[in-house]
Amino acid sequence: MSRSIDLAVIPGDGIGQEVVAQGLKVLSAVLPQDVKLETRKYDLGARRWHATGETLPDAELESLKGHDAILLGAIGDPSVPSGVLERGLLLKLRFAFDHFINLRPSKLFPNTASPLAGRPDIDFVVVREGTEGPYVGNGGSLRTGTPAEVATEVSLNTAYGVERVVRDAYERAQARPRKKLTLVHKNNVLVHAGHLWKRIFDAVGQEYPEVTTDYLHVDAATIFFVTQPERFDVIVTDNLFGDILTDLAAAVTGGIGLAASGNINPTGEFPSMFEPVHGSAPDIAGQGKADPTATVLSVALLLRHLGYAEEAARIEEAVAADLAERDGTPRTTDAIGDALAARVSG
Ligand SMILES: NC(=O)C1=CN([C@@H]2O[C@H](COP(=O)(O)OP(=O)(O)OC[C@H]3O[C@@H](n4cnc5c(N)ncnc54)[C@H](O)[C@@H]3O)[C@@H](O)[C@H]2O)C=CC1
Ligand SMILES: CC(C)CC(=O)C(=O)O
Ligand SMILES: [Mg+2]
Repeated sequence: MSRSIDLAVIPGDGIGQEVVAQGLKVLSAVLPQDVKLETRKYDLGARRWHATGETLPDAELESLKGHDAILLGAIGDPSVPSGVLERGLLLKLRFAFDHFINLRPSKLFPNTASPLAGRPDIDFVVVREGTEGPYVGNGGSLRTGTPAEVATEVSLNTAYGVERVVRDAYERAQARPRKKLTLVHKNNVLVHAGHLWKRIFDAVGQEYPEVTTDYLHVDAATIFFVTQPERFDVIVTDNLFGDILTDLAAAVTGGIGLAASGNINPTGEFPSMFEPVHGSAPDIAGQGKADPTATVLSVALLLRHLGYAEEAARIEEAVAADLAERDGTPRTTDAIGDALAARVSG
């Protein structure tokens, strides 16, 4: 039986364009001959906004729905007012396609420039809620631009939304050897949202007696990300805390250029979207300096999501082997992509 992948590609802005090219290179190299890969590129991001004023028109949103998955580079550019593309394109996609699981694995690969190099194996996954929290746009400002301005950004937390992400995190913890799940929030201060999360976390936990649980306030969690990251297995947390913690996780496990993510709609109703954790990095864009490894590892998550576990593992092995040989000599984005493509095909 012939197989096929119908992939939407949104390179986006800045280094997004550069790293997605490498992700596609490795994807083409790893797929067996009998898998037909079809890609359609969507011109969305700063260039499009400047040309037409559009961020994500309905027709394109509708068309994106029809693909098996989406590969995204990064969104955001200094030439566009902050938030226009991040909210109007990136978050619009995550919300419209109900990407309530924002999956961000963190692993300390050997030989990476980590402040934790030489420590026991660090291998944890952050399950970040992706459709609620303070990112929903539930706010506004009064007397904008005056000394009397008042601004709000109210975090939205529904029992439905919290339960589904917590349940997913328990399932993931149950399936891993250590079977440990940590809830991270700030329920000593955010007593409304925080207690909702804790109550649901405890109630759902009754159904998973094999999973060991603990709770950390987010400020304390940042300490342990640096001093004792091996204590973590699966972490579940809200949209904002998860965003911040996963940049920190990337920094302590080898760098932001290695951190992959998946915006997952587990029901399959909508396509899931895979992207590096990092942004468009305007400070290095166009210079061939961006590390495409995060995007390549996001392609591995994409393949595993679509049922290509063997190919996903080949990519992860290729990345581990490539990292093991790095000696600090700078390599271009293209050179890293070429090396990974060669490893997965040979
Ligand atoms: N998912 C997305 O599309 C995201 C978009 N953004 C947007 O990206 C823009 C820039 O945001 P920043 O806060 O600067 O975060 P950023 O992640 O783009 O960059 C932070 C730092 O990490 C470095 N970096 C990032 N990716 C790298 C890579 N692959 N290889 C080597 N170095 C890398 C950058 O050079 C920079 O010094 C903003 O418009 C922001 O809103 C930020 C985060 C995620
Ligand atoms: C730009 C934000 C909306 C996204 C972000 O920083 C992230 O998902 O890590
Ligand atoms: Mg982020």
